[in-house]
Parts: sequence; structure tokens; C-alpha cells
Amino acid sequence: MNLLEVSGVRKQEGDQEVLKGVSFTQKEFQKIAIVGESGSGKSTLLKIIGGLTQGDGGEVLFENVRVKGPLERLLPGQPGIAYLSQHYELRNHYRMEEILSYANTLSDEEAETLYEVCHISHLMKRKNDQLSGGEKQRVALARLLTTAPRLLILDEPYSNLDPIHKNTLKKVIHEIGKRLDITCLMVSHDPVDTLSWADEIIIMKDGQIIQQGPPQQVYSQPVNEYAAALFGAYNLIPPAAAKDFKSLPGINVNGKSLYIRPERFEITDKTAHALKGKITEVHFMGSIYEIAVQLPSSVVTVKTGNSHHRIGEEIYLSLSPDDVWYA
Ligand SMILES: Nc1ncnc2c1ncn2[C@@H]1O[C@H](COP(=O)(O)OP(=O)(O)OP(=O)(O)O)[C@@H](O)[C@H]1O
Repeated sequence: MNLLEVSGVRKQEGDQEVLKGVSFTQKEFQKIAIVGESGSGKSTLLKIIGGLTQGDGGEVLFENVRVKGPLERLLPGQPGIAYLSQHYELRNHYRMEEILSYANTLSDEEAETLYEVCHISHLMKRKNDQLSGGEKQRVALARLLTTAPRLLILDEPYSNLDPIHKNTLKKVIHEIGKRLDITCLMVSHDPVDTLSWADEIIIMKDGQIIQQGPPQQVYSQPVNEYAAALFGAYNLIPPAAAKDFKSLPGINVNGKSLYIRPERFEITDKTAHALKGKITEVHFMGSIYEIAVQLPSSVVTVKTGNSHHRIGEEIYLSLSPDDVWYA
């Protein structure tokens, strides 16, 4: 069953068309992430879905009922949809247990589970000014969830969090879907964060969806360079240099550029089908090393876990045809 049906949603801000007819559907419990460069319209889309911004065209159906915009309701917001904004606020001078009891519709047992999932059980007696930013955000999230929504919209939940709070929140968001039967729709401007979480990723550019698919697909078969760049480093081999790759079985060198993720290269023994190159740079990146390899007409970046490579060393690279995309 589709929980959400977004059809042809448009939005105009002044003379800018912020959303140019966006359509997608979300099934119950399907985890969807929306990614794209700043200003591509992600937040505006989420707000229209949540009934917090009035669209100028198209329609959003939530559980088969049309979502009304703020001009059509006394209190903005669609019942059953919770929206965690980047700019959440908690009331000052109240203990967290008071803030959380305010809109609570859950049983004591359900509330306990929710606080445990959100990692806030130990914060109940504290006041706003006794919490870190990450803790405040988890309380704000739990407060939204006490209203027992069926759809949770998360707008850039990881921005402004240090790595430790970010990891805690990632676990929380993972658990929300698993233990609380809530469907999640997330926007993130660090798309890499969404790869391990989402069932489906929607890529937006200039108010339009340019690609939609499972994480593996959007990562390894991006529709263009913009989509490729969102998910991290890639090698772009221009047509003139693509002849370096002719010896590799299954690689088509037909006047197009080749794109290859750095971790897709395999460092191998010398064979007839391997590319010979020379290492010109070695960089330690923490969990991996990034090395630059000079081929006859191009330089490629290769990621490897091997710490023994040295500048000047000759190496051989192999590649599967599935690891190359063309544009
Ligand atoms: N209330 C508004 N008035 C005028 N322009 C707006 C308004 N809200 C959004 N915009 C414009 O609409 C475009 C899309 O904004 P939106 O916040 O939806 O993008 P985004 O993809 O979420 O960006 P970011 O990742 O930076 O949050 C931007 O160019 C923005 O300046």
C-alpha cells in the first residue's frame, strides 16, 4: 500500500520555480532519502508533504487523503505526519519529562520504549540548558513521536552534530523504523549518510527529480556527473584518455568519457588484461589509502587498504565492466 503519493507538486517563490512538478510514491515502512545540492528544493518539498507550506500545483495524498496546506487549515500540519525541522525548539525552564508528557498519546510502556529508542531515558529530570545540542534534538524527536505519527519527516537531521551524536542519532533513526512501526522520509545534504539507511534514494536538482533508485544503483550507475559527485569521489577519464583502458575485457571505448569509483580498481598481479601504471602519490586517509596512479594518458585515484605501496612503484590495475559507467 502507498502511504504517500506525491503527484506533480509545484512551487513558485517570486520568479523562481522551486519545484517543477515532483512525483513519487512511498510505501508503508519504506525508507526514502531525498538528496541534492543546496537549493534544489528538498526542504520545500518536505514542508509541502507535511502540510507546512502551501504548494502551487499538484497534490499530496497521505493515506489516500489530500494533504492540506497552511492556507486551508487553522493549524498547519497534517495529522499523522511529524516533521522534525532543522530548527526545532524546546521550551525553556521545563524538565524533559514535562516537555514529553505534554502531547503524549502513548501508554506508559510505549513511552518507555520510545525514550529508550531515542536514547533519552537518562535525561528526564534535566532542563533545556542542561542538554547538549544532540540530546536536545533527540528529545525534540521523541516529543514528535509521542503523538504516534505514521510518517516521520526528517529535514537534515545530521547537520550540526559532532560524529558521536551523529552516530547515536543514526542508531535512533534506524530503530524508529524497526521498533516503532513508523515510516521515515529523510532529507540529507550529506548523501553518503543515507546509503546504508535508505531503501530508495531520490536525487533532486533544480526542483526536479533526476534519478530515483536503490542506494547501490544510484551509487554505481549515476545518471550524470552531478549525481555521481553527491556520493563521493570518482575518476573521470575523458574520451581521449580512454584508450588506456582498451586492454580491459568488456570496457567499451567508444568516444564517451568513463567514470570509475576509486575503490572499484583492484590492484593485481601482472596479466595481459591488467593496466600498468606507476604510483605518483600516496595519501593516508584513516581507514584506507588513496593512491594516484599514472597510466599512459591519464592519472587515476585508487583506494586501497594496503599500507605498503610507495611512490615510484609500478603496479597493475584490473576492473570489472560493471564498475564503469559512461557519459
Ligand atoms: N520562503 C521562501 N522565499 C523565497 N525563496 C525561498 C523560500 N523558501 C525557499 N526558497 C528558495 O527555494 C529554493 C529551494 O530551497 P529549499 O530550502 O527547498 O532547498 P534545499 O534543497 O532544501 O536546500 P538546503 O539543502 O540548502 O536546505 C532556494 O533557492 C531557496 O532560496
